[in-house]
Amino acid sequence: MMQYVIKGGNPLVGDVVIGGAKNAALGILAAAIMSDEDVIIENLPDVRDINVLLEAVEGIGAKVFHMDAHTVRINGSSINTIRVNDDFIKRIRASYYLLGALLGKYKRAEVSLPGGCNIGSRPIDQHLKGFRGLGARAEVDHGMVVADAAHLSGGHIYLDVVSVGATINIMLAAALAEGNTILENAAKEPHIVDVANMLNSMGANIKGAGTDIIRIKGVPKLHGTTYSIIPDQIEAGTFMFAAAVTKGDVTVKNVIPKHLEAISAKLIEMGCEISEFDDAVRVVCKSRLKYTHVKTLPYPGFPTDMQPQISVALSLAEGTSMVTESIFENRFKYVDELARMGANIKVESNVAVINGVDCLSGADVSAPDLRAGAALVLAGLAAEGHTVVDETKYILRGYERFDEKLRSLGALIEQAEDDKDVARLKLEAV
Ligand SMILES: CC(=O)N[C@H]1[C@@H](OP(=O)(O)OP(=O)(O)OC[C@H]2O[C@@H](n3ccc(=O)[nH]c3=O)[C@H](O)[C@@H]2O)O[C@H](CO)[C@@H](O)[C@@H]1O
Ligand SMILES: C=C(OP(=O)(O)O)C(=O)O
Repeated sequence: MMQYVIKGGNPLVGDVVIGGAKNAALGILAAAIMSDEDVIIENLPDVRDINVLLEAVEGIGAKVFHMDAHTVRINGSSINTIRVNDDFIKRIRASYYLLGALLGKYKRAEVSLPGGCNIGSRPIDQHLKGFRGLGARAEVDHGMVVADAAHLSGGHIYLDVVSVGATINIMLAAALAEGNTILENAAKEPHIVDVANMLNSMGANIKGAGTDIIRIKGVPKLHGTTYSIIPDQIEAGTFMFAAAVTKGDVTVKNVIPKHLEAISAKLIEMGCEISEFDDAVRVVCKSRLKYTHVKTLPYPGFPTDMQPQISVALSLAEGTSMVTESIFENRFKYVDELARMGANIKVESNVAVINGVDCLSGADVSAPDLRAGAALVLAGLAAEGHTVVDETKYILRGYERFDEKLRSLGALIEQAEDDKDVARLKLEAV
């Protein structure tokens, strides 16, 4: 089992370049199969979830040509089935985007229920409500989600919960429905805007993405395009917090600073200096972090996907902080692992009360999910001595060359294949 061996204590210093946004890329890949012409996608992150979705897209007959590590050409004209049911696709969340894409294009889709990180109950009722609002039948049958429509027509859909996935899925299907769709209480995340921009570049007519009312005028078909994915807000935020917990000085490059405002605001409250450039953000942190309170919220609020990373930073901050997780009920699973490193955190329902400690000490910990895994790596970088993080497969779902990028900033982190390797790396003082 792959593990990271980390020797903490080095301040991270230097520049790091951020890749394309995983959660935008997943919606964009699904959108790409809706055309029968070539779609070229640039700035695609080379991470596991993307590769699983690309394989699924190939599995239903679409042609995928890797032009380089971060560029693919997709052609959906050769799709020969609307049924997606393989073991890997079940494990990722974004498999559900194939529902909206296939339903829009072929008026029928059968996709196994999605997986993704085990961070809460994660229902898909709002996706189904949206498809029904477009005149489709949408049911769950023996672990498969089946959606079909003799005729897909525009509708007026109000989401009961602000859902990123449902917003993107409804945009995908409605792009090729007949007539106008109004989607109210839509999510406003940067990746919603990116998927809408990509669909529009294929000839769709979507207005209002980034606000809570999205208007979609259905078009008969979508054409080819070349589209470059926005930078990953969460990868960027993770490196910003890596700088903060190690008292470092890191310039995070190839970002959209506006997308990072909620993260930057918290780092400033915690005593870091932030400088914004056109497409970069510099984080300098010289003294001990200060406490703050955080509540995760849909965009433009503080992202739930950054909650574990800020909690690690607050576990080292002066004073008592409160972190409220309002999106996913099961996103504090890393707290027990962090306690092994000396953190003082008590979780009551959806609130973590964090009493900052002077230092963390290295320990063997296990990544329970993607962002919690990345957060435990940050804890290891800040801790005294060695930390071993196992279950790194979760981290690879969403971070490309995570250890390599950290090493380029001066972190002492290596991948170990097995326990013998861990022992060797510890002796070599990583
Ligand atoms: C692949 C992807 O992009 N994943 C992101 C996406 O997940 P995902 O799309 O699954 O998250 P949603 O925005 O849909 O979920 C938000 C909230 O709505 C609830 N809900 C959602 C759908 C539904 O039909 N019914 C319902 O009740 C969820 O349980 C959750 O409490 O947005 C989350 C919130 O920013 C991020 O943490 C994930 O990284
Ligand atoms: C929770 C995440 O992903 P997913 O929704 O795919 O599980 C994430 O990207 O942090």
